[in-house]
Amino acid sequence: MTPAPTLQDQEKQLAAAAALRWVRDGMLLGLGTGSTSAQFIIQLGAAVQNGLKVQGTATSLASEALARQLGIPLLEPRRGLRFDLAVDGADELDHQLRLIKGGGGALLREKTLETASDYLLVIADSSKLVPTLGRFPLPLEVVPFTLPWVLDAVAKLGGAPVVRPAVGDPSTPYFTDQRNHIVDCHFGQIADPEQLARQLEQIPGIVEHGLFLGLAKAAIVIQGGQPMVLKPGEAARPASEFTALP
Ligand SMILES: O=C[C@H](O)[C@H](O)[C@H](O)COP(=O)(O)O
Repeated sequence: MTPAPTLQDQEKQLAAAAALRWVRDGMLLGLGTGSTSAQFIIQLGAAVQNGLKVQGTATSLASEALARQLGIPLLEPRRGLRFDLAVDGADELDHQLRLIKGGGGALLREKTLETASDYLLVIADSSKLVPTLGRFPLPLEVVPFTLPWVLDAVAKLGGAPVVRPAVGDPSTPYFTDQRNHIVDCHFGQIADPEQLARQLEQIPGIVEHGLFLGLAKAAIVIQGGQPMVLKPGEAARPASEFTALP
């Protein structure tokens, strides 16, 4: 028997449905990764079955498999490919729409496609919005050979690094879609995400970090049971007030 959806599942479905209202025929889409993005891909798949004409590229092998199974036309990476819209979840977001991502290990492909998108729309349940980033451990994607030195360097920055174990097997490390490892860092509250990002970008072996800064144009976050649109520096407004991308 399928378990009944939790309140959090329902919020994810609601945020995904609100995002889908702004998808138009002809759009090229970046498809995110994680449980919230999966809700969006499932609803997008249903819309495609009903005649919506879009194409997309997925940010992980898991999302690609889901999109393919639902009949969403997929585009291979190629030079010059840009997306009208990327829709993705986040592990945390603050009111400036700075994000922590990578809880599902997909940060590298996510940051790549979302940097190549004209518009990144974040979709999130109510638990994801925080006053200050850092409660969620910050993921880093790390080349396996470089791991010991990356751990030393991150420890020096105060990040209390932990190599992520494989799902269901704590004795082996997790591997990303690129066959790299993930290091989860515990910095505590991140007072200056931009400065931390610059410091991490100096460490050889870190392929990408999970701080997504200045990328998200808007977020749909469920607040009081309603999808609300957040934009940096603006008061939250009900998603129903917008007829197109906010
Ligand atoms: O690597 C995974 C991604 O960054 C996800 O977008 C993030 O972990 C949020 O996932 P979920 O929607 O399952 O909370």
